Amino acid sequence: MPPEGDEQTRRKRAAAERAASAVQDGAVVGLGTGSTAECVIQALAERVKEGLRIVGVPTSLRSERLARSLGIPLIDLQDATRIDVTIDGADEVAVGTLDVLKGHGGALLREKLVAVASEREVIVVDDTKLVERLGSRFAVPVEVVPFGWRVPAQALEALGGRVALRSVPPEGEPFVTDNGNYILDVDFGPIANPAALANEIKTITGVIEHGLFIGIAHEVIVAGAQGVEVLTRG
Ligand SMILES: O=C(CO)[C@H](O)[C@H](O)COP(=O)(O)O
Repeated sequence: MPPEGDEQTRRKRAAAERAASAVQDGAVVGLGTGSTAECVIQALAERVKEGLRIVGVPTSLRSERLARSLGIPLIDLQDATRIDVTIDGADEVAVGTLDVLKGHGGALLREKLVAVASEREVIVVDDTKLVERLGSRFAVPVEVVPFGWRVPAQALEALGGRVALRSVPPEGEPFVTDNGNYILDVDFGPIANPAALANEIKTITGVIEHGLFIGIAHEVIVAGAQGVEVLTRG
């Protein structure tokens, strides 16, 4: 991906601030992962300093560290009796359906667990993330157990994907998630039926979760040149 310009960063911040401004006093808030979600955490922290009372449920160790450093009270997912809203970023959003591709930050498992436990899942993006079909620009991240990872990799290739084990430069050792797993980035090209593919991926032994979020997002806040627009799933 080309380096991000100032304008893209400004748009991410605009979408993040819109989402954070709608959070109600007393809310339990899922805190997403990635650069846009970090803008949300910063905006929420500003509101907390001004007196907003919220409790955050982080979706990664990275977001947990940031939120804690900024003074947002936190609770673990297993201790949360409800999550009113989760605000998270995305790698791609399908404009027609609001299905979402996530996980290039490597946090897809915790992100999906928190998302499905939430009353509302709000996705914040700049308009470069909008696509006609998921898979157009990004591979599908698939979290797998490290033991025998080539077994699910072969099954994903049999589904038509080109598989790459995610690695960490410069040495190239495998990237390890917060849950101690590996990520396979699987390039299917533009996906005609993401719901069907999502179901097929879930049946593969060794797969823990994948980055296709089908029917999960309630609202997508998009910032573009013309300002901020809110898309809702009908
Ligand atoms: O899914 C994610 C992390 O697992 C991120 O939300 C996604 O990669 C978008 O990141 P960014 O806001 O930095 O573009």
